[in-house]
Amino acid sequence: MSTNGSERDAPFIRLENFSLSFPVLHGSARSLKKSLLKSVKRSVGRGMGHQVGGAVHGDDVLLVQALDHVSFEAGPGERIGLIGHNGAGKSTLLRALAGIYESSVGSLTLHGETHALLDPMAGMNRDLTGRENIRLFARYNDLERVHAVALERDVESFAGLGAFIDLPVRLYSSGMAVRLGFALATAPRPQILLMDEWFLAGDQHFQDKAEARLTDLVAHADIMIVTSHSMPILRRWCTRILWMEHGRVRMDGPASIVIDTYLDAVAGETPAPAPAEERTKGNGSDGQDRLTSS
Ligand SMILES: Nc1ncnc2c1ncn2[C@@H]1O[C@H](COP(=O)(O)OP(=O)(O)OP(=O)(O)O)[C@@H](O)[C@H]1O
Repeated sequence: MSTNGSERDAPFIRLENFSLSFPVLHGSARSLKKSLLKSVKRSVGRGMGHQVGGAVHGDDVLLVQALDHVSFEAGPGERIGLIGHNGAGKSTLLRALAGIYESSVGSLTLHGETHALLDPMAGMNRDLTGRENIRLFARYNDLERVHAVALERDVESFAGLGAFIDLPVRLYSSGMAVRLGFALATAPRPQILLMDEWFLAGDQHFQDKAEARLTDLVAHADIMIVTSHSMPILRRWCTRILWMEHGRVRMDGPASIVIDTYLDAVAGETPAPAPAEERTKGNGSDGQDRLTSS
């Protein structure tokens, strides 16, 4: 794997046959492993509604295959949404791109300053006040005084917490904590922006404000990758969708086409594209359906 975040020229992401599995049980728990394998086997073939999790395999060590030979490239201007069933591998893929998970199987080349919005409370000290957390963030990011003051004003005004900004974060409701975490996390202006769907939390008024701020953030980012179960949001935000299924990219193409195909498959109205091994004429040797937007 190679990453490079030091230069401000055209960013890109290239993932080639990237695989990642989590060891979850060892040989001493064979009976539990067998029952888990049995239940996974039972669920396979029941249709989209029952699909959950990555493939499970292994003898002495039970492995959950979270990502299975994932390949794609992304360049400037691309706003990519990740969709798929629970456990399809969307969050794992985001975390791999963020450098949280590494793998020796396949390769990841990522060029550009990257910022990941994965957890609204990341780096937040709950015993400190909102304002103290903002100052901590500024110090951690080595901001000059003038920028630190601007950050504090910006985050305080955006979060709209009133007097709560000077109370400890542990007293905040989850929505209030998200407001502060979101305001802080969206302060940097990265070239590559990775977002988990938590940013959609909060009341409708906050979502509208959040969307306006994200629009600005995205306008500054060259590449955005977001995971969400909200199709309206993905239709609005994304130009391209990767449909993940059991750790693989099932379909990759323009947002409206992939979302429509996915929804049809979920509803069982039309058959989903056949897996690679069932196709006689595939679009690629790696089992991915690719569509072009032109
Ligand atoms: N830390 C972990 N340890 C063990 N297994 C994990 C871990 N993280 C993820 N997995 C497994 O990897 C697979 C993919 O999980 P992931 O969280 O990427 O799915 P997802 O598509 O984001 O799902 P959801 O839509 O439910 O958030 C799942 O089978 C999950 O159980």
